Amino acid sequence: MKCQRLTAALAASSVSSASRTGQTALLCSRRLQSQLHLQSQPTARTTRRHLHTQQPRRNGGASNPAMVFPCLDALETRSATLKKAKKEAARSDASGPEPSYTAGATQTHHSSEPFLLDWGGVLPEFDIAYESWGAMNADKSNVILLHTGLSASSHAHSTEANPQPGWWEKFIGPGLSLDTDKYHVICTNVIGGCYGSTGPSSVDPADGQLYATRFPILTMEDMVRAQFRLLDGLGVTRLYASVGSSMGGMQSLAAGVLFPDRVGRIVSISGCARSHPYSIAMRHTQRQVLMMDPNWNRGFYYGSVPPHAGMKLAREIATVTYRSGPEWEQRFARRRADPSKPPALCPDFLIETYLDHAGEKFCLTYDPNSLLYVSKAMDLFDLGRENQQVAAARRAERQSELKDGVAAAVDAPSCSLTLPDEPYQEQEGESAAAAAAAADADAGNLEIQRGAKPPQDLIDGLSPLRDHPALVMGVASDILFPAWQQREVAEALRLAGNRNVAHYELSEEQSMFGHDTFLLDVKNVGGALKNFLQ
Ligand SMILES: N[C@@H](CCO)C(=O)O
Repeated sequence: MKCQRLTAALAASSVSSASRTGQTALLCSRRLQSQLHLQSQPTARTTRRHLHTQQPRRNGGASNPAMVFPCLDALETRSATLKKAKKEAARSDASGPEPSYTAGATQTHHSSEPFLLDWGGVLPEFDIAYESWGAMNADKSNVILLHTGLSASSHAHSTEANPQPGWWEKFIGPGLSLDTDKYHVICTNVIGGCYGSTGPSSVDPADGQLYATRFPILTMEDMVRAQFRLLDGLGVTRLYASVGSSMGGMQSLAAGVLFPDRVGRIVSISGCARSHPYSIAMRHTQRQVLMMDPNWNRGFYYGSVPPHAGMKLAREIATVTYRSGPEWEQRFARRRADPSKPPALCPDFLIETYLDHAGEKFCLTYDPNSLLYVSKAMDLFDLGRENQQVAAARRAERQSELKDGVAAAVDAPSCSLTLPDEPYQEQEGESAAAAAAAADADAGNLEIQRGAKPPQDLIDGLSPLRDHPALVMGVASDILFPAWQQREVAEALRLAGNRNVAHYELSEEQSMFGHDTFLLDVKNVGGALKNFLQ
């Protein structure tokens, strides 16, 4: 089941219509809740429960009435609605596969050669979904590969087949940053994703069942190798440029490191060369929240109610990391949705209704297992030389194990991590040590701010890019991929011998949109990109 199938389930409920209206978060949230209550037809049991939860409980001698929780009621109603929609779908097509919904029309490259992944897993075959804009020239030398952020599909720009605006609609086109008068721009959905490329919601050809969490662990490098299989299929031997933001900024660097002879230029916007602990921590919390949703069912939720509540909360956490405090100060300040009402434990402040809305929009449009795999791949990202060498050795070993054929893949190493016998213990003096370490780290970050040397391991790891013109951009208000990470990339490239590195950092005055600036700032981000590519 693809993520679009979740959307179809949603379409059967009233949620999607509410989410698609583009109204304010508050209106959407309220309309959503009222629609859910008015239009859904819960069973007698859920009706009873709702009557019970909707009314303040006036339990005899209590001093005050119990709170009501319309936000939780809405989640319960959605579960009931989805369950009902699934049952109806099952009745109408009890034996056939679920219909294939897509984010729109995409092209698909099918690779029938087995695909070995960095951590030992194998895909016996895979699809990669892609879209493209602008004409490819005769010698195929004008191709730009555009890499996506975590949750985007290949639909970066509208196409004839899918006129919906894409996620970089204003950056791609004749005369724009990615100038389609000059370049042929290709964007793919990553493997592990859910917009047409093979991922956990795809069928494992070995047994005809959906992969779910039998899908192997992925890396950024795996995603990039899959993209180059597509380029092979298209006969593109060398890219004019590899361009990406956020996770795409990671991939853009990885493409150059893995295939230095096949990439002309590198653009990495709000990306990094290795994930740092804060970003790993933020993605960890999203995964944990999602996995704690009982509907996640260890990944085997396809065909039943998806873990929409966990997804919603995960997206709310993610949204906190994508934007910035200054933006919200200006946009929402301390305003409440309805100051005439008493405070509520459900969304109440405008910022809460905004997060609620962000969660609503996402929770049934993206496959939860894809979120787990793709975000884990981001955590694992490290272009340091040591990590590259260890990965290469592991691949070589696995390759030789697999010489006997793909069937051996079932013996692929699987995770045997156990929790430590003892819970994490704080050591005596740890606070002092931590403070000292933090001071050292701060000093290290300050050094990077001052242009001092990044770790030698990273300089060595990026050395395959020493001859590639590179554009590295960061945003001061980004808390997820902070600006010091792009400084680190730019400096490591220079120290690796690259004399053609352009580094820009947008100040808080230039952009307060945090990490998501790359999606919004056509003038600064798009302008620098256009200049660089000319
Ligand atoms: N908002 C972006 C940021 C991460 O790239 C996304 O969800 O993909």
